[in-house]
Amino acid sequence: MKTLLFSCPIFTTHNITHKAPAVKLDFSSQLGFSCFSKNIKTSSNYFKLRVLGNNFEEDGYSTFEDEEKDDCLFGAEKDTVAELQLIPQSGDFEVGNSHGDILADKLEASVNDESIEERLTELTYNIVFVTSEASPYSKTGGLGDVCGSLPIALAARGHRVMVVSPRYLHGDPSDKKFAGAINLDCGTKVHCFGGIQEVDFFHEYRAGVDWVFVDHPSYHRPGNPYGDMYGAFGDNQFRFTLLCQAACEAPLVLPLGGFTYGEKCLFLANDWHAGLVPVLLAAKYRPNGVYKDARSIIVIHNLAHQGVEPAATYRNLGLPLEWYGALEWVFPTWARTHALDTGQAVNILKGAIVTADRILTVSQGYSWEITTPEGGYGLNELLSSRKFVVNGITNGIDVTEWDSSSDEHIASHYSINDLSGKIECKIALQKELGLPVLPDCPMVGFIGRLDYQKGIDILLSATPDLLQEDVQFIMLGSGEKQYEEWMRATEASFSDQFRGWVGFNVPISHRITAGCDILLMPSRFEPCGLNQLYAMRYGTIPVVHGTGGLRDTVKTFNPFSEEGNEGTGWAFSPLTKESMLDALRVAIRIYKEHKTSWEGLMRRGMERDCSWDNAAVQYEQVFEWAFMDPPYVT
Ligand SMILES: Nc1ncnc2c1ncn2[C@@H]1O[C@H](COP(=O)(O)OP(=O)(O)O[C@H]2O[C@H](CO)[C@@H](O)[C@H](O)[C@H]2O)[C@@H](O)[C@H]1O
Repeated sequence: MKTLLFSCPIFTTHNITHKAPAVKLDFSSQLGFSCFSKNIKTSSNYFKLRVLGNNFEEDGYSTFEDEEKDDCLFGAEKDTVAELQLIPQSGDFEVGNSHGDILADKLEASVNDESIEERLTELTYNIVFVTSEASPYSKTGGLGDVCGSLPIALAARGHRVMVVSPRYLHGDPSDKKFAGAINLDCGTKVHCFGGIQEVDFFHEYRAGVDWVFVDHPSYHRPGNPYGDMYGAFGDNQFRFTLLCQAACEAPLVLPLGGFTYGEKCLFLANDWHAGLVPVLLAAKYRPNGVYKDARSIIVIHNLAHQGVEPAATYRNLGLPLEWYGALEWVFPTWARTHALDTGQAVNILKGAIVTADRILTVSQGYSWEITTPEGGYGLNELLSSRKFVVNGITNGIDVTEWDSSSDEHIASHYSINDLSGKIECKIALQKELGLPVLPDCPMVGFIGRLDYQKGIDILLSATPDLLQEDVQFIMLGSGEKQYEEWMRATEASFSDQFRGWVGFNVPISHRITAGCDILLMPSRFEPCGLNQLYAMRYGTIPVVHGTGGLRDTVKTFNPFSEEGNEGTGWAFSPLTKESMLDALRVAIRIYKEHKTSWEGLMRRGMERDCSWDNAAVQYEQVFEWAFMDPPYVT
């Protein structure tokens, strides 16, 4: 059985594997096409795909049968999929065992019905995640969630996966999370910041993944991974340079399970903290003949944070001087602080975008937004220039941690087959927070960082109006002091309706997600967003600003749709107090007056497949593309 890899300049695709006699193409997928199989082997074969005509089937799938033909036509009347050809090159086409009947069955099934086993890839990689946080060891937000669960999903699919992150010790009970990690006695020395820095590596093998923790005294201090009550740490550039330098050494020096990962590995560098990894491969290792077969992908979870520091700090990074241009960043005049400020800086995320083999974001919508002036944070033109290697893959979630039928944090368990426990969760939450116990009162929740990104200013201005309604409103979050103070003051003024929990508390976040009826996310921008996914899985209806990943994942409820009721929540736009309140009022009214519709909303959300399995298949496709091309910077 051969793999028929699909490469196309216009589309991003999944694997297309040819199991005779037909291939399924899914035009409804966000990625354009998605086809599946487990019969995958590497090959340099390419298919071209031509889509002509208008015999596109109503259910969104089109098939073709071509075994003998080398030019297969099938069609869909869809602007964007014209004039591609699917043509196996001679000698490259091979039909395996007779799977025709299986495939015929599959044609009836939807993408989500494919069993994981059938999608397991035979192409496996040595994958090295580099990240500043990985749950449960460290987490301040969604990055920790993703880097704590995607590696496990990829390992379960047969890849060898290592996650490299710092060994933070805060001198509090959270330090226990690292108790299972042992010192490998394989410390290494890295050259940066004007000297030799010694780091140690700790290791824990858990859930099929090598969790590697870089140890250095600069990771041992109170606070969180990035700062403390006085603000961000002043030496974060140093701390994350160490992380990147150490992560580049890890596959070469750590004999995990007896063997190193070796040079042919794939680095997944997450956000700016890991952004030096692709730069180091290009500037330090490859010129010395190391990592010539490795590839790197920069995964952008949030473009707003880029790791920008004064230009003079470039010398500290351990990079050759001639590579300065890769990180060079000049602030526009209006952003300079004084008349003599030349705006010269280094931007680590920019360096990663310039040198990585591929660029990934955490939703399709966001992958487009970052190429626009509004969403590009100054990097839009650079990202546009590399748009052929930019893809967006919507995050999955850890469906074991977030499972209302077994969640250890919530008062009562429930599932799509028996929703009765949800009201128990609501009552328990009202009791826990000292709110009047009113099972029928719609309860709105918010969980997240209290900052500009999350639209907290809109929320703040709308709250007095919202509390005119018969609702209870609960907020959990920490961040800017002014908003924390506002939460406390609002709780004092509306003690029967409002609770503001200041802090970071995972068990409470589960209880709010389970107990509330509505989850509010007025994010100004949202690369993906995880809370709306958790909410839907818990039968809690998201009301979100239609941006980025929120727009991709929340479908606005339409009671008048031709197919009958559809939608999983409300995605309002524009981001104004008025449009948010309108959406909330509609949601509250449906909750109170149309119980059947509300239950339909709950069920559709709970039925959504938001596991990592779908996303992992898409990641694998991007991995294949990364290795199909030579390194971007050799
Ligand atoms: N006070 C608190 N107590 C307990 N838990 C709290 C909390 N505040 C937040 N959380 C938790 O932190 C996570 C936040 O994840 P998000 O994806 O919503 O946002 P974040 O902006 O951090 O992530 C960035 O990266 C992720 C991952 O790619 C993208 O989804 C997102 O759009 C992007 O901004 C959730 O698990 C949430 O429950």
